[in-house]
Amino acid sequence: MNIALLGYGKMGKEIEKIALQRGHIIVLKKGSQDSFEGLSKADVAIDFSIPTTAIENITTCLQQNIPVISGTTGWLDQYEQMVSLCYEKQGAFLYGSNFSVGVNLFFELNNYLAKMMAQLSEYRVSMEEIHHTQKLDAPSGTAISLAKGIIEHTPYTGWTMETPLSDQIPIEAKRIENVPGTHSVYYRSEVDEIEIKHTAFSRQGFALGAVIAAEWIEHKKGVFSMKDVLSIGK
Ligand SMILES: NC(=O)C1=CN([C@@H]2O[C@H](COP(=O)(O)OP(=O)(O)OC[C@H]3O[C@@H](n4cnc5c(N)ncnc54)[C@H](OP(=O)(O)O)[C@@H]3O)[C@@H](O)[C@H]2O)C=CC1
Ligand SMILES: O=C(O)C1=N[C@H](C(=O)O)C[C@H](O)C1
Repeated sequence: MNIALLGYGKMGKEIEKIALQRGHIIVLKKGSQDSFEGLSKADVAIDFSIPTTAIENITTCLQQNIPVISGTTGWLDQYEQMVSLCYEKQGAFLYGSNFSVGVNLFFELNNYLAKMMAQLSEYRVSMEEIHHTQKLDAPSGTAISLAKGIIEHTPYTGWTMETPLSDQIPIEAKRIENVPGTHSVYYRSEVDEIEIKHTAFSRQGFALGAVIAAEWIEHKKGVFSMKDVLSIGK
């Protein structure tokens, strides 16, 4: 399969390694100074760039009828626009805040726990995410996905990084050198605390998941998520 890498930073380079190991060909490695030359040869494009660029990358792919997966975080206020464009162009588009198999299992665990905690008003939820110091967005896309899972299944109505109202989930974002990504969800009462936690040891899991998603989407049409790729929770 011919793959275009839109974004050739920490993730782009990790994805390249795994894609080559799995027998794929990289036809474009696009950084901020590069054009889209080569994109037309791609069977699939993988966007891991920066929040302000993801929209341009996804739009260009959909307009050229190239299936596109995006792992870039921090641009989700425009997600619905990309979904509409995908349907209009009858293309293929998949966004994932986190492509690792472990985190996608963790999303399901988070939903299951939230359902159990929904009626237990003596417990208050909070979240923490820790990432490397180069990360541009906060909270992480994964933390936002976890918060959405909790909101869907409990009386909480939103999340905040400030002092929370009673129906808001507080999220603390810490930035520590070289941390690939750690997410914790806590339910605390007067007498005890339940904690679930996912720790990435490297970027390898994110990159492998992205290549698996690219292989999966190649001949499909529609808007998808990692749940479709991994058939988790279905
Ligand atoms: N969903 C997931 O599983 C994961 C998501 N992420 C997300 O992926 C994104 C990238 O992360 P990471 O690789 O660590 O970041 P990096 O900062 O290492 O890389 C970002 C890359 O984007 C490039 N870029 C900037 N502008 C453009 C442009 N106009 N067109 C194409 N590329 C451009 C930069 O190019 P240049 O070098 O020229 O400046 C750079 O190579 C982030 O949003 C991060 O949150 C990260 C890990 C996992
Ligand atoms: O920027 C990162 O590095 C990561 N970003 C994603 C996010 O925002 O959730 C996924 C992962 O945690 C690493």
